[in-house]
Amino acid sequence: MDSQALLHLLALGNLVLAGVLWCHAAGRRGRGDLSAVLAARLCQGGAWLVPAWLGPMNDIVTAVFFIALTAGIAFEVAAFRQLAGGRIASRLLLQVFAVGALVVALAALLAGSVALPAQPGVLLAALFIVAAAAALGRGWRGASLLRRTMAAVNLLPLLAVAGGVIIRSRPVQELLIGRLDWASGYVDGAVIEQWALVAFLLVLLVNAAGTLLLGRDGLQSEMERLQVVDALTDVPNRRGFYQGLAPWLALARRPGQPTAVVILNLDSFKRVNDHYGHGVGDTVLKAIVDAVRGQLRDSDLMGRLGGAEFALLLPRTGLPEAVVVAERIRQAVAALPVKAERAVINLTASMGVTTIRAEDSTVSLFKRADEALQAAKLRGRNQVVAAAAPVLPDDDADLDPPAAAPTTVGQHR
Ligand SMILES: Nc1nc2c(ncn2[C@@H]2O[C@H](COP(=O)(O)OP(=O)(O)OP(=O)(O)O)[C@@H](O)[C@H]2O)c(=O)[nH]1
Repeated sequence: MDSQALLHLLALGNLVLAGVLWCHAAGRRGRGDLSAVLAARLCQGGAWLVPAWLGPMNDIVTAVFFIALTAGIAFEVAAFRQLAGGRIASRLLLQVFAVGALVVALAALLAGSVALPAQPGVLLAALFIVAAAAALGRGWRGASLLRRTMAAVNLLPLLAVAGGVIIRSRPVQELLIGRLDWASGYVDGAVIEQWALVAFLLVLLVNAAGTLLLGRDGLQSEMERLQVVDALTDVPNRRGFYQGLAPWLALARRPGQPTAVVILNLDSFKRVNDHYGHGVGDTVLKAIVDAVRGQLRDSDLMGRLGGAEFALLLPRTGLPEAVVVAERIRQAVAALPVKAERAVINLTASMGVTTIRAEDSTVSLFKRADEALQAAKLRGRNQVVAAAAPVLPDDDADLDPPAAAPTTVGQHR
């Protein structure tokens, strides 16, 4: 296949893919996810059309080709970073692209030969190809085989172009003449150029299929994550918290260090929603979760049971220590001014504290913690209440006398 046919294929392939993506995105709400890929295909398709239609290029056309091609690869970098779970860093990409495009355009204006705009053009495109491969290879060890393969394939055009430059260099040509005549059919400059176009075609195919597969993988892992994580506050949801709690319930059947559980409920949270709207309510919830997490150890677990109710798991913590932690959290929440659009909101929290007992199920554990929480609410809110100690057999009664009712530990109005 000659170069002209390859150029047409590249242009057509990119534009057809852009059309398919556009049809897929039209009328869907999640179009934002596809817009970078769509822009990448459009720019690259447009870029390949230039040499395909115009044939031998002059300086200005060479510059337009490289700028459009690099813009396409830059959009691809953004799409790959998104797929690999990174931030898009669009400002940096834009700055590098703008400076590079300016240099290419200036070179085109000053050019006495096509080579002048082509040199910075190749460099700019090469820089973005490396950035695309790096975006795909992000977190190499943890990256899937598909992402690693895509990263390697994306470097192929660069290798082909670099190979062409090396082979056309005088020392290599001198070395080849007379010695490796059999290889001249393969290492001729025009042939290398064709290989570079074939490499771009390969990249187009691999990226088109790979992007769709990676997008599907990303969606699937996000759905799996949302089964156990609360989307608003990013802490485990009820299901996720129960999963984290399960091994500690099992461990409680063996003698050893105790594990505490705290249920925290924000006081009169409904009023925040009613006065300021759900958006502000959400902001308050997130700020309070951050504040509470700041008071916990790395080994502790916080989960959202629903609405304004949260649970804390404090491994290797007895009741008195858990009450101290809860009291510290109560004070931190009460002292936290949450800045919303129209107001600074101060909230308080009530908490019920207990430890896991050998005979506990999830139901009995939460029932006890919830009773302590309700006692805190009844006693005026903004309080920490510890659940009553277990009733011990008569022999042990004098060692640890049971409390008749939940014990108020902190009371602050
Ligand atoms: N903004 C926001 N509000 C929520 C969300 N989930 C539940 N809510 C609201 O949170 C409020 C929870 O109120 P409750 O815990 O029942 O009662 P409260 O007003 O906090 O009063 P007490 O618990 O008795 O102190 C309700 O108004 C829910 O509509 C959410 O994700 N975001």
